Amino acid sequence: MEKEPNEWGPKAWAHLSAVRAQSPLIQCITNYVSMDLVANTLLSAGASPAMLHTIEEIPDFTPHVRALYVNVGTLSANWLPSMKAAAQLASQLGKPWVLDPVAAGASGFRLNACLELVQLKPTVIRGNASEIIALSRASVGPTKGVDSSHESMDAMEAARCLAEASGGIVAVSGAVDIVTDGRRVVGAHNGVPMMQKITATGCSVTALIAAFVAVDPPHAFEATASALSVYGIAGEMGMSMAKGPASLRMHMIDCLHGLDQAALLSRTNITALS
Ligand SMILES: Nc1ncnc2c1ncn2[C@@H]1O[C@H](COP(=O)(O)OP(=O)(O)O)[C@@H](O)[C@H]1O
Ligand SMILES: Cc1ncsc1CCOP(=O)(O)O
Ligand SMILES: [Mg+2]
Repeated sequence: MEKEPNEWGPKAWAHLSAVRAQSPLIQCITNYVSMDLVANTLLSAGASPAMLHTIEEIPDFTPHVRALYVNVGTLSANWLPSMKAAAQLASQLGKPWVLDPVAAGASGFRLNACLELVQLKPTVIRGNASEIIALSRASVGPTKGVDSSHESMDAMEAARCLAEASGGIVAVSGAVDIVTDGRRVVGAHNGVPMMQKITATGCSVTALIAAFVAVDPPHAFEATASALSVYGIAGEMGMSMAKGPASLRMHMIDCLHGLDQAALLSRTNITALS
């Protein structure tokens, strides 16, 4: 799609600059697979990650964070109460919290857990197309597990419905990253297909969304689109040096850390989709 000059480049730069300047503390209750890449992604963007998930620590720790990130990737029954307690406390304290419903439709247990978390009013939900469709329809179904069997554009209506029902922002990642508040819909057209071949890039971009929303809670829609575009740009720049998924992972972290204003302004590609 042809890129039009618009206000999104400066917005994305303002969000990234604020994360670098403020280094917001982000509590991450995330899956075992993703912990390393999520923490390194947040650090390279300038945020401060902390992987604290024991329920006993939530009353002391969660009040001090700027945002909470909850990811159900390696869900088990004994983690769910921590996720709910932290989400409830974050909401009570007016702090943004972001949900990644990994493999939402893979089992009844996982789907119910995700639906219960949605009841706690996440500021943003980010999933791939299959996850957002499963959550929006509240259906367990044939699934490729953590990977998507749909294109992001197939999930636009599901995303809009979920945003209306939850009262939050919904983002669908893919070739085009879709962001909606139920009314407005934009697409971020950055990124490269090889990003799907690195485990936890989805988890990491959701964490980046939490960091961007942490520095601009009143504009969660804009912060979400900015984070998706910035992560995609790190992927594009990293890809020019990468030999495959393993080196792309390394170069993406470096590129996110070094991303400057000129590169960001020339590459940000976010357009209205409705
Ligand atoms: N075909 C694609 N082209 C460009 N970027 C992509 C493509 N597929 C995924 N991405 C990017 O990869 C990251 C992870 O997205 P995705 O693979 O959809 O998440 P998940 O790992 O949750 O399934 C996102 O930043 C997304 O924009
Ligand atoms: C492979 C896997 N299994 C459970 S969680 C997980 C990581 C998924 O990460 P992402 O959804 O970001 O690809
Ligand atoms: Mg993935």
